[in-house]
Amino acid sequence: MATTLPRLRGSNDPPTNALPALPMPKNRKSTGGIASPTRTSRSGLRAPSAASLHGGSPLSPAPTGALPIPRGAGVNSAGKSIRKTVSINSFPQPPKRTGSVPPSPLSGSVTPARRARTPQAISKTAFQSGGTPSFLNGGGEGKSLLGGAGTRHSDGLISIASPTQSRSSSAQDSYSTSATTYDDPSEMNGAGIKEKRASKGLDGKGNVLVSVRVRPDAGGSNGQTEGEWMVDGRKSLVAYRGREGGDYYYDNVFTTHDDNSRVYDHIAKRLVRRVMEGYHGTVFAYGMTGTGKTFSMQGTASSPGVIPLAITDIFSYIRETPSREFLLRVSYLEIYNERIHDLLSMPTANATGAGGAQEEIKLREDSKRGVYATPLKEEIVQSPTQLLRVIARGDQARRTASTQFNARSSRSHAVVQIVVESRERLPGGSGAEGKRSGLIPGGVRVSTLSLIDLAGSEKAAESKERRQEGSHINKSLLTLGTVISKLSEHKEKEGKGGDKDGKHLPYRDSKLTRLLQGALSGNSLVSILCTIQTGTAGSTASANSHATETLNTLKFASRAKNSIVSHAKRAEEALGAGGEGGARVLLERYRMEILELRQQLDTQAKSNHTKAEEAEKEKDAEEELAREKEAEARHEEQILEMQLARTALKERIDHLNRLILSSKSTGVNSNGTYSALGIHNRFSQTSIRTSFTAPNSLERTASRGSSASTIGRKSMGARHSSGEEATVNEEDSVGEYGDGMASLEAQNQALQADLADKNRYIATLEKRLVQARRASSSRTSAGFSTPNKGIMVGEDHSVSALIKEKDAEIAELRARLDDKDRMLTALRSVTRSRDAAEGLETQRSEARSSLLLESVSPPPQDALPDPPVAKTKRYSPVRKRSVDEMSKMLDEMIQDRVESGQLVRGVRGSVRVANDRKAGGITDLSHPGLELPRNDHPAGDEAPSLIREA
Ligand SMILES: Nc1ncnc2c1ncn2[C@@H]1O[C@H](COP(=O)(O)OP(=O)(O)OP(=O)(O)O)[C@@H](O)[C@H]1O
Repeated sequence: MATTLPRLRGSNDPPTNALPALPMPKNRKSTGGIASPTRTSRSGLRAPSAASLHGGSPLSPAPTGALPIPRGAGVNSAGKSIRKTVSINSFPQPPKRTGSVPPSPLSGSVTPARRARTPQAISKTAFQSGGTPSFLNGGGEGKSLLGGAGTRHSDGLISIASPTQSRSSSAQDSYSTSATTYDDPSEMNGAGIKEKRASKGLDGKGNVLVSVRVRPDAGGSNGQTEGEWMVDGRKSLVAYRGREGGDYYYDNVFTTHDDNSRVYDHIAKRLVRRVMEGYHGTVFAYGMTGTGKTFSMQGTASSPGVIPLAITDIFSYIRETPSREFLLRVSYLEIYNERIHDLLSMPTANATGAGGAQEEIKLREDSKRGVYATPLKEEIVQSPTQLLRVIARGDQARRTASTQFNARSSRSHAVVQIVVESRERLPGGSGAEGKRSGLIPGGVRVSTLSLIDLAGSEKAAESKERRQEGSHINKSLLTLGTVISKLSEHKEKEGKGGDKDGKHLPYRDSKLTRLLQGALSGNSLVSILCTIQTGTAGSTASANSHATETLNTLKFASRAKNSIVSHAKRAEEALGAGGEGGARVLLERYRMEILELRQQLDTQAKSNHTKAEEAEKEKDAEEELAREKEAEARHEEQILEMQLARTALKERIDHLNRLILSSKSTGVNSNGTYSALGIHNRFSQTSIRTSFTAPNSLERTASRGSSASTIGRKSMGARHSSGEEATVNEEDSVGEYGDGMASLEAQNQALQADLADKNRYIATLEKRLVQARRASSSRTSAGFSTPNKGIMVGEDHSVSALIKEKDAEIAELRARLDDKDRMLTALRSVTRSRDAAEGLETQRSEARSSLLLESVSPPPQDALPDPPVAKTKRYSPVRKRSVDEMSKMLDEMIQDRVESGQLVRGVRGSVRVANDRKAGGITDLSHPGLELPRNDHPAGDEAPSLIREA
């Protein structure tokens, strides 16, 4: 099929220019079949004979005899000239409008302005508007389309500015092409026509307009009289004085001087308005090839035709109707060789000019939509410029070729369909509120404006391709004529117009009639423009041929006028999107979509809200978790502290136990009966008592080392009573030399070890205390830094209690250290005293020895007896005395301290550091009264190191 449907359009893409060029008649590319008109043989084609021209031509399918002549119409030859019976005034009346909108010209009342307009003036106007139509000067009629908004390009094309403006009326011309203000052009049809208006409009005939336009002859005749032809625009009359001649009256007859604007105003303007109001409307141009169908429908840049002017008025109407909102979609198809092609989705032409394959478009019928082509691309348009661009694109894709009578002949029937959807806006507003709520009152009204440029009938053609095209064209036009004839027959029989179901009419015989079924059967307002050419501009044969064709066209027009009965009604408003018809209503579909989207938005907003709440909850839960973790950490800290405290207490217990053992090991002899400290009973007692100020400790020590304590006392008693045994026993525990020095040193060492232990313990406690304080402070700061979280008063209280307890413990231990220090001091003093005593004894021995060497006389009685060697280790009385002295000194010293309040004597004779002294901390150890002067210490004395450790 592609090979038989050559495409010579360069591209189907939309124009890239800023503004589209108005369609130019015959600016389409040739199909390439025939490059130039051929006037040679027509053999092989069905050439209409005289008989066929009379009644059997493609345009006059029925023989003359068989052709029913409607009542009221006539042919001049038989005194039955075809009479115009209806006028455009019968179109449905527009709704009454207030304000600036003038009364409807269809109301029948004639305004003074109209009365003042004379046929002569109109004729003059028509004449002035003919000739060379000028887009800018409007032919002096003030009918310039676009009011100068168009821009003429160097190539002669014009760009139409958007928004399109309505054409304005002028002083000379009382009719206006404005979408809202217009006079009735049909008044210009003359008084004879007016007389007939009274009888029409009731049977629906008024919904059908048939007009004839005479194309100017190439020879330049004025078109008023051309041989046997007489055209009277004022009377809407075409008269032929030749064979089968007669007077043909129509709704409108346009002379060669009438321009496109005037033609549009009279044949389509009102119809377009009705379409905007909800009626279906069809305008089609019918006529022999080259007579001006395309010129009338498309026009030129300087003289736009019906299609661009209709587009102008559509948008003007929309602009001037704020009470409704509109949606426009457009499709463009052609019927070529009985196949339908979508001109808006034509595949890109390949190099050979042949178009690519396109999905076959079929005609379907729907109760709501009627007959429609599918699948067909529809484009939604929002401006006249956009709509013109779309149509210009379709025009470029349309097939044309050169024929005998037209260098750029349309080889297909082209159908532009503009679907108008409209819906009432909310009263008193822009509809914004309604749009927001999605509740628009009323339904959507859908109407269709079909603008059809039929292919021209052609008798014969040389090329096979042209002949094939012509055959299809003629066949479809013949079918159209047949349908119209049968419509007339049917009407005659049934007494009513049309065969709405089409059962008895051959609509299906051609795609064209099938597509026009709705319009022909009365569902639509119809306006038919038949184009003729009266001038011969050639040979007599040519003139005869023309006359025949023209007569056929006139007869077709007459039959159409008398056969087609329209019962067009305003389209029902579709509510909802149910059914195919409803689903096609884009306004409704969009409204539903908007509603749906709005619901989605709401749902999203809700879900966002829920998400936010969930996030909030999650955050709360996280915070709660963090708080719990914090509390857990605190709890762990507390447990740790407790463990530390427990460990500290355990260590203390161990330490105390060790102390006890240490006392045993140092103070108890091998058989466990004597304490080394028992030797210095007083010191021992004191030391024991002062070492363990806590009664428990003392008692415990006493109980565990009962032998030591009791032995201590016992040894003291024994020393005084029996002495010897005690002395022997004492020697076991007084050191290796049995002089008591070892015992003192051992005690010293043991005490120092104890001191070291205690210092370590204190250090441990202090370390833990620091840790506990740190933890406490961090917790407190955390407690303060976290608002509304509260401070763990109970916990802090327990910690502070623990700290206090530890402080007290430390203080106590320090007090014990003090005691130990004092013990050490005392022991050292004792050591020094002993050393001093031993020095004295040595001197005495030496003196005695010298005496013995000088005289072997017995030693004097007052002299001290020499102690036996074995007894050299015994305590001498001097030593004993010195120890006693030292003990006495120590007691005195302690007594001094007690008196001065530095020490407190216990019930059982023990002493301890006064509380205020304890609180003084370790520095109190350096009290002059208790501190051992360093210079007095022998080398290796531990006292300074003890102070340092402390
Ligand atoms: N009323 C008119 N005034 C001036 N020129 C006209 C008029 N009518 C037609 N023409 C010119 O006549 C030529 C043929 O017109 P047009 O192509 O419109 O005829 P047609 O009926 O469409 O032919 P076809 O059926 O072959 O397509 C064009 O060049 C066009 O400009």
